[in-house]
Amino acid sequence: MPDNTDLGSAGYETLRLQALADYEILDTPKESAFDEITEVASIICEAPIAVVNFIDRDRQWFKSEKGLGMRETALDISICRYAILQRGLFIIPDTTRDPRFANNPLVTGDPHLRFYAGALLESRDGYPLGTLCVLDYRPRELSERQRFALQALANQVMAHMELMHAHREQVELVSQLEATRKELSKLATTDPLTGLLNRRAFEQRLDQEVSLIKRGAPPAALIMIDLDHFKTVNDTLGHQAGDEVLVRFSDLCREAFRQADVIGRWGGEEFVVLLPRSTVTEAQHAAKRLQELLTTTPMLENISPPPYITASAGICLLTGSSNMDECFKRADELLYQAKEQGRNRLVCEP
Ligand SMILES: Nc1nc2c(ncn2[C@@H]2O[C@H](COP(=O)(O)OP(=O)(O)OP(=O)(O)O)[C@@H](O)[C@H]2O)c(=O)[nH]1
Repeated sequence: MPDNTDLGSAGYETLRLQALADYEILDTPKESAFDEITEVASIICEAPIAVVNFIDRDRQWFKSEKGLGMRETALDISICRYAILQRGLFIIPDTTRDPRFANNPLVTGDPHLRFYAGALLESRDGYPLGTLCVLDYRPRELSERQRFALQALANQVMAHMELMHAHREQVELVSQLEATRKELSKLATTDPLTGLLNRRAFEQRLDQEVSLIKRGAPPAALIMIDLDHFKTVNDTLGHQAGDEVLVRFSDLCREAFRQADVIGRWGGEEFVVLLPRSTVTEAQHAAKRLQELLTTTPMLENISPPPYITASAGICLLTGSSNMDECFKRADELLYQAKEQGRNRLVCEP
């Protein structure tokens, strides 16, 4: 037992109850591992009653009991609460001869307990949590071998509880690791400003799509988009405002394209969209939807006059004979043509 605390004090009792709570054993269902231990304790000690008992704040609660027929009693009639005040075994050969228990209703009435022997269940930090105890209807003693066995079985109760505790901690750790892995994977694939896929993740997704098309999936479309005169936004409104515009533009992309479409930030003010199972004409319609949203949506709030932007795009088809680098190159060339032709336009692969 921890020796720097005053046994029986409120502070010590709080720590003891905390130690008990850490095992998360109270009010759990019956378990065969504990029931087998009470059965063996009863057999070895030749006692009709055996109990794995924990002393809670205001009750004693039985994880396992043989021959008693109840799961808990009030604390003030508990014999075990005395047992946890000392180390080792606590033995009352005849309860009627002990002034602490002679008037106990469990002694004077049903089940008329006359003999008690309890071995301490001690937490890993040395806090007394309860007992493994055996009881009888007649006054008696335990032999030396029975005493040894009772304490050994009590140690097994605690060893099992430690294993259960370690198992719970392991499960918790594994779930934390899984959450961290997911978070890291999200960080590794996401553009921090816009929340869209970053360039590397988009390339991987496009590579997968090309493989699927090679194995017979329908062709897909690729759109490369570049905001027009974005430098002016930064120069006139500041870099922070430029960032907000990029975020707003990303939201409009999410609105304009289908759930199944994959949107990525290619870098700076350049974006890419993969439209699985789509033709160039379908991609063109989606890109037009985006352009319409841009004409009706001010890119920043509380600024007069409200700032609007336009975007240019190149659109090409991904087929089974496509090579990823060539696809990006083609889309980029089409985008360049859109810029050359005066911006705010879409140029599609013929
Ligand atoms: N605020 C902000 N600006 C960025 C970011 N990435 C790139 N830029 C800016 O985007 C601007 C791109 O400028 P340019 O390449 O000249 O292109 P543009 O002004 O959009 O002109 P065109 O593409 O020819 O229509 C530069 O001013 C970059 O600093 C970013 O993450 N945040």
